[in-house]
Amino acid sequence: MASILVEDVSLNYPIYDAGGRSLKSAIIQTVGAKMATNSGRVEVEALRDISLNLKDGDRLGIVGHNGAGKTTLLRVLGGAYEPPKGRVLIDGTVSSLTDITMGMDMDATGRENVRLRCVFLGMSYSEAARHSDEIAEFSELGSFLDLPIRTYSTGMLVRLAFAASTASRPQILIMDEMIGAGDAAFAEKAKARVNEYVENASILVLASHNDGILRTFCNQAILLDQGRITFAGSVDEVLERYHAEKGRS
Ligand SMILES: Nc1ncnc2c1ncn2[C@@H]1O[C@H](COP(=O)(O)OP(=O)(O)OP(=O)(O)O)[C@@H](O)[C@H]1O
Repeated sequence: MASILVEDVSLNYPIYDAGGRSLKSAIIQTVGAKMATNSGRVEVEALRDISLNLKDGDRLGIVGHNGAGKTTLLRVLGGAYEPPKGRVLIDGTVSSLTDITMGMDMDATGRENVRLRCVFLGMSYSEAARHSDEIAEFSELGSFLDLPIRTYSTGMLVRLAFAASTASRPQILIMDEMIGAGDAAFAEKAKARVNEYVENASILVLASHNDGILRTFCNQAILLDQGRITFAGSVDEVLERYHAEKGRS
């Protein structure tokens, strides 16, 4: 049984060089979040009083305009950010498909990075070794796998990171928009792998600007605005509210 419990989570980003009034007002005008000051330091309020309770079978879509806090919430759920306020209790293995190239070692080879990534995703060394052949084959990088990844093009790096990041079978899957991984043929293959990956997960949390993707994969949704959950309901209800509000702004 997998579960996610989020209670009253708030998270601010400090802006260390926002001393000047002009920068402060520029930020206020451009970000989709509220600003705060803490001991004289400017902060962006990325998440405010977020609570969620997800169980097996829940497939949550996160909807919101640019800067609403979607990626920040995914990073909190994926464990990349520890929220300074509130708590997050996660039961089950988690895999995050956001920031898939994060933590890769540019001087290590493709093969070495595959093993590193597998261990980073929670596999033991023997499991990582078992998966690495399949990942290498899926990436179609051939002899490049034995070269340091600093020699790769961006597309090659994404292929490798995608193949490695989707090799495990997590109970909880945290994702943003589908990853555009390489050329058309590889993108088709990647799409099929993502579908299988999503189907196997007990809980999915997916942030997307794409209505079709949200309708296909999710069975409930929340609307984020300036870091707060302003509405929760079925995917159709949340999308209707989101588009109505967008039309008014
Ligand atoms: N490292 C950072 N430092 C300061 N502010 C940040 C940082 N990362 C994000 N923010 C701010 O936090 C707020 C939430 O950002 P976040 O990336 O979570 O939004 P989002 O909903 O994912 O946006 P998008 O749809 O554009 O990807 C925004 O106002 C953004 O400007």
